[in-house]
Amino acid sequence: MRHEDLTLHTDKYQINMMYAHWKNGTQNKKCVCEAFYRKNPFGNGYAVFAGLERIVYYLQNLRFTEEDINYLKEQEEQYEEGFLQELREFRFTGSLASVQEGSIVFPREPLLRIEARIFEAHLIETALLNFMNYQTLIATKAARIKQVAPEDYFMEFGSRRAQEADAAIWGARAAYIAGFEATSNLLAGKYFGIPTKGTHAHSWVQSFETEEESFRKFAEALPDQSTLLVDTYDTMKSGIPNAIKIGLELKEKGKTLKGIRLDSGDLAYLSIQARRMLDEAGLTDTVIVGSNDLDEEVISELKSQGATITSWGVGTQLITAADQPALGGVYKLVARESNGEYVPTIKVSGNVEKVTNPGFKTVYRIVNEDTGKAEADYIAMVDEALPEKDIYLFDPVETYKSKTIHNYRAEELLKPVFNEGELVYDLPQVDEIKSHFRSQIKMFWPQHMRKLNPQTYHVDLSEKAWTTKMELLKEATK
Ligand SMILES: Nc1ncnc2c1ncn2[C@@H]1O[C@H](COP(=O)(O)OP(=O)(O)OP(=O)(O)O)[C@@H](O)[C@H]1O
Ligand SMILES: O=P(O)(O)OC[C@H]1O[C@H](OP(=O)(O)OP(=O)(O)O)[C@H](O)[C@@H]1O
Ligand SMILES: O=C(O)c1cccnc1
Repeated sequence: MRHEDLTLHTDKYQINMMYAHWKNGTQNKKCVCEAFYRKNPFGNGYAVFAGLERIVYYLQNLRFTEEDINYLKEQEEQYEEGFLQELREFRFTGSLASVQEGSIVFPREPLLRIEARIFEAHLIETALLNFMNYQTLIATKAARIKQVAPEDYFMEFGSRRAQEADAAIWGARAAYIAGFEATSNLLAGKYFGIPTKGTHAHSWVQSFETEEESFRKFAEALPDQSTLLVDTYDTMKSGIPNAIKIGLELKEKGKTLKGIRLDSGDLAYLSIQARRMLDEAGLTDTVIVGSNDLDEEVISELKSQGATITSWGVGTQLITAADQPALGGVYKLVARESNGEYVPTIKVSGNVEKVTNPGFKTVYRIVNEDTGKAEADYIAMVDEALPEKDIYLFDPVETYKSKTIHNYRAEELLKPVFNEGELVYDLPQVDEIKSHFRSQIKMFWPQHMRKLNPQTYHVDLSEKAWTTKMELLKEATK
């Protein structure tokens, strides 16, 4: 895969902070930053983490080229030559721990943790959030869509409506991770090994004298691979009957009409009629594909109306996450080096939800061994040992809400990816990520997974992490 130069894919304030640290002689001080989001998108109960693969490529390829340096020289800030020289030597030498792609994740828990020179930690914030926020958003939307028809086949059709090429390609990958089976985008297929699928457009039908001729020619070219689009003129009167005619001709030659595609009108009514007509003609193996501005709400509604569509092409609503086009993931400094030690740092807010969780932390999934289900996620300091037997969990805001899990195991969600600049993580193939997603979904009670008004899954702080936060909060607001 091509990795373009993304080093200047950052907000100017990052470079300005780097410059000011360099002027101050503090650029090599280390810090710890965390990326997390505060609110689940789409009213969902969880998100599906994605974006790590691109983050890895980005960090591996961070270099300021002479062209980048020359561009920086032109800026009104008039950065000094010594700083630009420092940028010429810039490499990512920090450590990154991350949640695995395809993992189910929740608000306020660290998804990425960076330990690096403050110089590096600043530069990478913008790109890391950009990749994580978009891909996690699309993976989450895909999971919601798949959830309404888990037995059906889902194809990602969004490239023409995506916010440009990167979004189409990485969005196709995110959709595949979290429930889609294929994409129409061949470049995404080639890069990531995702299965690709395609039917034909209305333009194919329009380019012939008659619909029937267009169907016949298409079926002759792709005898076992034809899905015929039946709504160019009149779905009931010509599209379906013509497709059946061609299906029967194929059958005589020992071939199968793979499918018909409905792309307008009442998809429930039309698919019920089409299924009946196809079955009556003996074309029981021909599947019905549905498309036309679909999302989880429309598909769920169509299912409840008895639609016989078993294969769905979903574009615009998925790839643009139309009902919530951004995930508000943030990147916060949680500890800074002082006299060779890490000191926890806090960001205070009038809104209790927005007060950051200070300190060099990690996050565990607490799984009840009696049920095999995840009970809560648990944020603790990295140097903190978890209790051997019973773990006490309490809500960090409403602390009287608590429970103890007696027979538990703790799975650390943050895995080492870079260690002092060196990649220590084998990037999994996209199919491994997809099966990781499937196994993750099974670990949660359905009440947290439902798409409407799900029950909140708890993300708790260890007593030590909570006390650290309270002490810093008291100090900061004194
Ligand atoms: N039975 C149904 N119940 C609910 N929504 C449906 C149903 N059938 C189709 N839809 C959805 O309704 C939306 C609009 O469809 P509508 O029939 O108004 O326009 P259209 O068929 O695209 O029109 P056109 O013929 O101009 O293309 C689409 O998102 C479509 O998927
Ligand atoms: O509706 P979406 O979920 O975004 O799915 C993709 C849409 O793109 C195509 O339409 P378009 O009108 O672009 O071309 P066409 O002539 O092939 O129908 C296709 O027919 C779908 O309707
Ligand atoms: O293959 C298709 O039917 C297709 C692909 C992209 C967009 N709309 C339809």
